[in-house]
Amino acid sequence: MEGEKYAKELDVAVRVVHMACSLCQRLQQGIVSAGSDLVKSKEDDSPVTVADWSVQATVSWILSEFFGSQNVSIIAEEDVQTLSKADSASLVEAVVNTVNECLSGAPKYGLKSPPKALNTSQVLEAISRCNSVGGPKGRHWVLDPVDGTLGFVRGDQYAVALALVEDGKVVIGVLGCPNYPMKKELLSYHYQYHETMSRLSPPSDDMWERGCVMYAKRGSGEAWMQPPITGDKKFVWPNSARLVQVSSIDDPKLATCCEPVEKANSDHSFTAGLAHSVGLRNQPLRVYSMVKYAAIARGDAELFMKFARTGYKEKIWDHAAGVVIVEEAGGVVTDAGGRPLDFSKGPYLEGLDRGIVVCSGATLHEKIIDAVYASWDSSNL
Ligand SMILES: Nc1ncnc2c1ncn2[C@@H]1O[C@H](COP(=O)(O)OS(=O)(=O)O)[C@@H](OP(=O)(O)O)[C@H]1O
Ligand SMILES: [Mg+2]
Ligand SMILES: [Mg+2]
Ligand SMILES: [Mg+2]
Repeated sequence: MEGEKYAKELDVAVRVVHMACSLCQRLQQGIVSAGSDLVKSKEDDSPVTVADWSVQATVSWILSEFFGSQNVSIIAEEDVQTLSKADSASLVEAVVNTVNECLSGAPKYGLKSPPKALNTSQVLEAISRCNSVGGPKGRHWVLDPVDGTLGFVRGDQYAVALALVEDGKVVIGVLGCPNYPMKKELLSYHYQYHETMSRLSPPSDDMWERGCVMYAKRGSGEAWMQPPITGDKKFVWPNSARLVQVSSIDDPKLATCCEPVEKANSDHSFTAGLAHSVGLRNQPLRVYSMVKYAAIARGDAELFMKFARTGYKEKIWDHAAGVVIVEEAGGVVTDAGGRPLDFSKGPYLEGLDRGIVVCSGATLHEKIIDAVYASWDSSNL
């Protein structure tokens, strides 16, 4: 039955992303306050933490158990390079403990725990198994265990992103956004909490009910959002899922544009010029991670633009889950030439024309693409 296609895959993906969000939420405060021991720098100087490796190991283990490790191909961001260094013993220990703690809670999410705790080599194997190269044929899971690691270590927004790509097309997307409340109005309360965090006692479970998990299946015309699982609650499908939709605003004067926080990740002056030329008036909303895609899918903003410096190759795990969720919620996602993103060429979005444009609707999208053509020659990219 066509309607049932990918039902099992979506079910497992949603459950494991909930599990991963809870793992990250438990670690984030400790990492923000204790800092450097649990945070490392990769060769490109970007941060990676115990949470990134632990989520990758957990998701890899659950998917491999559920579908059989022979049948599962996973492309994910992290590898075991840093963990294999001679001075990494305590880091590896922290990852192994975190993974086992998380997996022992699997039944709460309706998933199976391992019969006994995983040993170090099993955890490292689960991480390194996610080294598939993807491609145009077959099924490939695409995982960003923590997207916006910089936001995560700063106590701010981040996302857990899991997608399934089949024959080069994203067919399922799940985005866990542990600090992005179901109700947008609660967002400022969350920031006030972070600003004063050092002076406040640890938050209650209720306090952390301010994240969400979003998901969509290609072709369903529906995108959904659920509250996170907190306290003693168990995951019971559909876990209060509600439909989300993009904003109906198509007047640029009323639209809000999201963009990366880091200037190094997107040319802020180029996008400011574009925004100005199409008549946007609102201040850009700078937020870490794929929460930007979540914001568009939920109707909290109308536009997201990312123009990385020339030579930077966008990775598929930074976009796959967000793209299908935004599209099924009614939005449009293309490169700056107006073409869909190509998930069929391995770990990178090969052939991407300049940047990424995500819009709540076709009218706004057309204006932005026209403005890119008009302003590109005069830009300094
Ligand atoms: N130089 C450069 N240019 C463009 N993009 C880069 C660059 N460096 C990193 N990245 C990738 O961007 C991911 C974070 O993107 P964001 O849009 O969330 O940026 S920001 O954190 O808000 O500044 C981030 O994902 P994570 O590593 O998962 O955090 C990176 O994959
Ligand atoms: Mg990322
Ligand atoms: Mg990441
Ligand atoms: Mg990273």
